Amino acid sequence: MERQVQRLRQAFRSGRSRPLRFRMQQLEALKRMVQEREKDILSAIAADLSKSELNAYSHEVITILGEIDFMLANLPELASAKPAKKNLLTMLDEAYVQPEPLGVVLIIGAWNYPFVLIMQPLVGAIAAGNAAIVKPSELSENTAKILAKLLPQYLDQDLYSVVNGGVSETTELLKQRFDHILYTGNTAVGKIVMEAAAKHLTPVTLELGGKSPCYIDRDCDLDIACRRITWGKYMNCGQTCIAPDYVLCEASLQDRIVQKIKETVKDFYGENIKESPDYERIINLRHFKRLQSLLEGQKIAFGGETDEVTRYIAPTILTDVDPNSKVMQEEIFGPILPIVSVKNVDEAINFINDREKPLALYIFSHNNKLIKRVIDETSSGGVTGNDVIMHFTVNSLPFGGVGASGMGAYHGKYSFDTFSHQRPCLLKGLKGESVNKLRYPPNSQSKIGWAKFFLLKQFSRGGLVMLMVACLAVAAAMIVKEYL
Ligand SMILES: NC(=O)c1ccc[n+]([C@@H]2O[C@H](COP(=O)([O-])OP(=O)(O)OC[C@H]3O[C@@H](n4cnc5c(N)ncnc54)[C@H](O)[C@@H]3O)[C@@H](O)[C@H]2O)c1
Ligand SMILES: CCCCCCCCCCCCC/C=C/C=O
Repeated sequence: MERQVQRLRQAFRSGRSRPLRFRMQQLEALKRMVQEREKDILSAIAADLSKSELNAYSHEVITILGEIDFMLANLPELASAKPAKKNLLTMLDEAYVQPEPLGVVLIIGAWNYPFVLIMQPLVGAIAAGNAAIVKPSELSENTAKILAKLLPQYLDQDLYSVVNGGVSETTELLKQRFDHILYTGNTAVGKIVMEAAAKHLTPVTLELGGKSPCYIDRDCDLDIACRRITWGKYMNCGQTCIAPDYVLCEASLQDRIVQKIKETVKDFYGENIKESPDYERIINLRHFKRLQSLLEGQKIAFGGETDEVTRYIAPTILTDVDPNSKVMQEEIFGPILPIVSVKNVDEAINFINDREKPLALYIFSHNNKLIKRVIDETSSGGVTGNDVIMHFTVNSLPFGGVGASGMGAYHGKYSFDTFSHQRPCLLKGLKGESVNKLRYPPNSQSKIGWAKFFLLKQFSRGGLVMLMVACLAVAAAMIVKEYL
């Protein structure tokens, strides 16, 4: 591992990853890889998640193509030096912020969207001019293999490499020094990553999880709400970081919600859900049994069927759920939707604030003021109003968690910024030495006065012109007074 990281560091030191042209070439190569090897990529994702290739495309591949196109279109601007506002003391100098790559970065992905969770950060790392090691999840082994096979065929092998493996390999990797680590996975391991990174003072982006609440107001379009919740909850068999984890609503709505979700499930997946190509399976037996245990003692209003052989769990709704029951104590990360009753939005807000900050928060209501109030009075990684999940697809929105659901963010410009150092640069002229005496010893009260004048005022160029005109006017007035 150490040699591999050193090799990348030497390649980074060569400066080869910095020129814009090189970065664009690498991104274009990545796009070519996704297009030319689409079939292999889709079949790997499909095999890992018992997913149709159509869903593999719409859940993962399309996002990556969009991200690469965004970077190709915006990289010159993102990477350009940004002129900075100056104070009076530096008004004649050049001040700007220069984005620069961090160095060698580590990207650790999770199994549930195995392609997008490696590739989307990698696009940002390349765009920002870094070298990168990616470590896909061992649980999505087919995607891990295809990434290890394809990435070296398309990308510069000295600057970008794939390390496959599980806990031991990742633990070895985390002993190395990186210039940034972007980790996607569960909160417990997020703490391990952060602890390891701290030893090298390495900044981290932690894309973690949590229980994302979904508040359904009594004044909402319940048909649309239930259709969108059904889509986001049962997509990828509920194994989505920002899936609505549980519903909060007034008790009077509960039965109608169950009925409408039930109808939508039939509409989406047909009479025999098991046969639907659009309904996936649970990733492994451990998660299957964990989810089965969440059903124990619960009132199953819909679904609940399971098949261990195929790791099938039906789209399931639990009603009258006790907030202290097991299903409400951990991220569900499966096709089980508990409904917890609250008296009103005030109680919903308190319920949310009494728990860890979630990765996402959803509110369904006709009342925009209520939606904005819930947003203002709670906290979460992100929010979608009157829908679920879709904030993930808008790459002008930073995607990340807060508190226990994570730190930092990426997507689009935010990926570029995550993998860049925003370097402040001031290029001083050699004139104005007389003014510099104000900062040289010996200090004095008078110099303090001038320093306040020069430093506490922020002048735009226009403001400075007005100041100079004012000074000239004062000087002219003094001259006129002198000679009249
Ligand atoms: N915020 C996001 O963008 C996002 C996206 C997907 C998943 N998630 C969250 O991830 C979780 C599901 O993923 P998971 O954790 O089951 O995925 P996982 O089991 O694939 O683990 C994630 C990564 O961590 C590594 N890992 C696991 N245990 C480790 C250890 N002890 N030491 C070092 N590395 C270790 C794995 O090799 C893998 O690469 C959920 O909480 C979900 O909400 C978050
Ligand atoms: C017109 C069809 C548009 C389909 C858009 C679907 C996009 C779904 C993307 C879901 C990505 C979820 C990523 C999850 C991360 C955490 O697990």
